[in-house]
Amino acid sequence: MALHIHPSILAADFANLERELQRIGEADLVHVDVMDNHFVPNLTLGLPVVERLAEVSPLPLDLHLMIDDPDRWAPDYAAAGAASVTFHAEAARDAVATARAIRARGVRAGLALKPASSADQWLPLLDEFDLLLVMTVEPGFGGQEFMAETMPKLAQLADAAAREGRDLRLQVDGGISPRTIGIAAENGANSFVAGSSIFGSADPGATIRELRDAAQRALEAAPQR
Ligand SMILES: O=C(CO)[C@H](O)[C@H](O)COP(=O)(O)O
Ligand SMILES: [Fe+2]
Repeated sequence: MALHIHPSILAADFANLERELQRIGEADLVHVDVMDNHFVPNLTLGLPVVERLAEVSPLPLDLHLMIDDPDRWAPDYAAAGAASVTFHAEAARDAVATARAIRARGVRAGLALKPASSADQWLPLLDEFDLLLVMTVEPGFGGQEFMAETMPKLAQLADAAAREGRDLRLQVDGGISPRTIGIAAENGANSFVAGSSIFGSADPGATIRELRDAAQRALEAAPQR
């Protein structure tokens, strides 16, 4: 699986999103954090903004839904023009049915786990998802410190995917920088979300290259799964 870098527009200038998208052309997808002020104590943007972003973005959209009742809303986000829709296991009533509804719209389905959530119950169900997101901070805000204690869960998912020969996207989100990305790559991540480290950089393109190189170096130095 190739490594993918996803700048999070949570750290972008919300008054100039179209212009901000032009600064990250070297990335693979753009990560869009949808927060409802219920599942997390923060509010960002919703369907109408996602629909417009899908129209103007040169990069495919990777949606991260931090909302209550994803069973109700995720299919609408999938229909809004995203490449992938990830919702939280802690918020879903029927995660498998929700993933199937996303896939039925031709969109990749992702399942996100908060730092304290176990992956155990999902290991037999990996086939139902295209992406597993291991949150490396408490969801809700950008600019937080990377939580290395989430790495055993990431490695557990990576080992399970390797045993099954699954080409699963394993994403990390929160506190990813040139300093921390290697640890995540060693533990099996292949999809990296970074907000403040990319949009806070004077040269986002150079930071994207730096992140990609650091992840690649760590992956090459790590033992094969
Ligand atoms: O989902 C998120 C927060 O809940 C964001 O995607 C994440 O925080 C990215 O920001 P940073 O790289 O600054 O930590
Ligand atoms: Fe996110």
